[in-house]
Amino acid sequence: MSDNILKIRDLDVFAGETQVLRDVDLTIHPGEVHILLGPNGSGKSSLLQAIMGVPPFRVTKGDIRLNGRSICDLTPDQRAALGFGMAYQKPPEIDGVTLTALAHVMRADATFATEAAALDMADFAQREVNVGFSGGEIKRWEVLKLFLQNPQFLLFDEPESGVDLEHIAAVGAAIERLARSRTANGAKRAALVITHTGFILDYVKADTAHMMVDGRIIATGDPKEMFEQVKSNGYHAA
Ligand SMILES: Nc1ncnc2c1ncn2[C@@H]1O[C@H](COP(=O)(O)OP(=O)(O)OP(=O)(O)O)[C@@H](O)[C@H]1O
Repeated sequence: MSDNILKIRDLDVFAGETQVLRDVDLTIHPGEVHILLGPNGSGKSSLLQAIMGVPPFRVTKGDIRLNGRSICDLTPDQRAALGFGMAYQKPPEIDGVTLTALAHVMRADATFATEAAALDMADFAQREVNVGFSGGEIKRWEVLKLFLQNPQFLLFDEPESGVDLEHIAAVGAAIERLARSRTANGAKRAALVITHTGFILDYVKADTAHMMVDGRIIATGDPKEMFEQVKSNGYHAA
C-alpha cells in the first residue's frame, strides 16, 4: 500500500515536437493541498493535462502513479474512473445537456442542490453545460462539477482567474471543503492547484507550493512565503 496519492518521478513531457516538462518530481500525500505557481508558459497547465492524459501531451520519460499504480498507459476516462478529476481552464460546451440532467446521471442530485447553492449557481440548473457561461461562471461550474464527480485527486487550473472578488470566497471555500472531505469510499483526498495571484490562499489552507520555470520545478516551500518571495524577487529559487 502506497503512503502517497500522487507520485511523479523524473517526468519529461512533449506536446508534439515541443518539450514542455523536464525531470519533474512531485509527491503528494493524502489530505494535502499543493500549489503550483510560475510565469506564463512555464508548463503548469501542461503538467495538469499530462496527469489527466489529455492529448497532445505525451510522457517520454519517467512515471506518474496514483496510489502506487502507474497511470501513463491509461486514457483520460480511465484515469477519471481511477480517481482523478480536473477543473479545466477551457472546458467544452455540451449542447442539450443541462446541469441538473448531468447531476442526475452522475447520481448526485442532492450534492448538486447543496453545492450549487454554495457556489451561487442554483439559477443555472436548467442551463446547458458551459453554453454561454461567462469566464467566472465556467470556473464556478468546474468546481461544482468536481463535487458531483467525487474524485480522490483534484486538479484545479487557475480556479480563481476571471472570478469576481465575492465569488472567489465561494470558490476558495468550496475547494477547501472538497479537498478536506473524504471520498464515497472513505479515502482522504488531495489536490494540486495552479494559481498566479495566490488569492485562493485566503480560503484554502495549502500545505506546500512548487515553483515551475521552463518546465522544471525549481523550488518547493511554504505557499505564502513563496508568493512574498516572487513579489520581491520574481520567479527565482530562494
Ligand atoms: N499543444 C501544444 N503544442 C505546442 N506547444 C504547446 C502546446 N501546449 C502548450 N504548449 C507550450 O508549452 C509551454 C507551456 O505551456 P503551459 O500552458 O503549460 O504554460 P502555463 O505555465 O500553464 O502558462 P500560463 O500561466 O500562461 O497559463 C508554452 O510554451 C506553450 O506554448
